[in-house]
Amino acid sequence: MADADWLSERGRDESDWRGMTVACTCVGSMMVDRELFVSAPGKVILHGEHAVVHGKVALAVGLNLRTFLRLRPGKDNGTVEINLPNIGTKLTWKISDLQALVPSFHNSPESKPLGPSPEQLDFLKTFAGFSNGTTDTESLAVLAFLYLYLSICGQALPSLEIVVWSQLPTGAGLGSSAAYSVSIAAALLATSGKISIPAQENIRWTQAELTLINSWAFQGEKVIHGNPSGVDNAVGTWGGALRFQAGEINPIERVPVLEILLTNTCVPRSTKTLVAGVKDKLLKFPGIMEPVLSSINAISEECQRVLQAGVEGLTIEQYSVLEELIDINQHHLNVIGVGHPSLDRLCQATTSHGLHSKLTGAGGGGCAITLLRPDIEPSVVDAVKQELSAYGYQCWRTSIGAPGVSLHSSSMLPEDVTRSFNKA
Ligand SMILES: Nc1ncnc2c1ncn2[C@@H]1O[C@H](COP(=O)(O)OP(=O)(O)O)[C@@H](O)[C@H]1O
Ligand SMILES: C[C@@](O)(CCOP(=O)(O)O)CC(=O)O
Ligand SMILES: [Mg+2]
Repeated sequence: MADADWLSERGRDESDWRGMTVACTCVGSMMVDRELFVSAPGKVILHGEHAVVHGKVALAVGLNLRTFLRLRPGKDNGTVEINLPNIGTKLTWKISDLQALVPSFHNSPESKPLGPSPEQLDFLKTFAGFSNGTTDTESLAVLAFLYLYLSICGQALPSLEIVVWSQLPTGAGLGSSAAYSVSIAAALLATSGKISIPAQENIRWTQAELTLINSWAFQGEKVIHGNPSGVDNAVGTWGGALRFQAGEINPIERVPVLEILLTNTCVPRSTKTLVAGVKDKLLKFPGIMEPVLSSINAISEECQRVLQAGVEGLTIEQYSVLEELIDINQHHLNVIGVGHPSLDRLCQATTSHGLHSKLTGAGGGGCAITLLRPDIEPSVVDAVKQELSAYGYQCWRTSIGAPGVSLHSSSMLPEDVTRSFNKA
């Protein structure tokens, strides 16, 4: 896990992550002839995971761990290369071979992004040499890339070299799939002239451009998740804190500073499988499961109310309510079948120190959040961390809220990112 310190600082310093008024310099041509660096944040779901897939409210915030993408024009002008060092994948295709796929993918420039059809996915699997029912890390990442590349750039396939490297653990509940899809969508839209390339690092894309990035990233999430709600790609695009329900994205403009302990149980799991499991349960026991999802909805509503009432600083009573909501939701998430013994152990360990935790993201292992009150003794946090590390878990203290998708200049990239790009 990368050290998140630089980003915690950056997240705190960037007071503009909620304001998105921008002025951009547009590129006239269809292709850029220079490097582009794009990044998108991971996310933490405070409340509403899984329920949000079924139309309930989720509250989610950007995380100070990001996925970075470097795009360069291809060396020989005849190939596309995707290099994914986190998962040890590096693949190259000839543009002439990819060109044959274009008629099955390309949308007209005016049309809205469309989701991948089963036929298109089968087509891509055959092209990339993946077997049909495959759901492994590499094939999902490669299929999502190819889907976005062919759909966005279909008019004139550019020769490119792309490296994507992330500070996020993949498949741990922190929205790495969405950060991956958002950064690829933004880079491909920019390089094909469908959105501008802001002239300076501190200038953001317009709302219309962010909306386009988000809707393409959602299609990438569909390739990876099957049936995503869209909350993760919305946070990856806009950052900050969002209330999300049935595709409606409402930024929460002011949120009190919240400190959390983020813990990765390092138990691998697949969002796609867990989401499908909840759907099966809901179909099997609608009368039992629907009230649980409604209760999770009410938890999200109550949490939002408390956060907005405590914008200037949460009171002790408000912290107590937030802690109770965390406990109730963790029980609900167990009921809908997305708990795991590793998460039970984590909750027991933090409870024994008076702290409250819940899983975040799809569950089944992966990550959990533990709320830290501002007056907590550092010795308590150290003791909890020590206990969790003894289980083989990784934990780090961070604050929530981070900027959404961003363009960078090479000189402004953090050291760990530059190092990883140079090695790739
Ligand atoms: N940096 C990355 N490099 C390659 N693939 C990635 C990267 N980040 C995410 N992915 C893709 O996203 C998948 C993980 O998505 P998911 O199961 O939704 O977990 P989460 O979004 O919680 O990390 C991986 O299996 C992989 O296909
Ligand atoms: C379980 C869910 O609510 C969140 C999944 O997040 P992640 O992929 O585990 O980071 C699914 C979704 O909203 O699409
Ligand atoms: Mg995901």
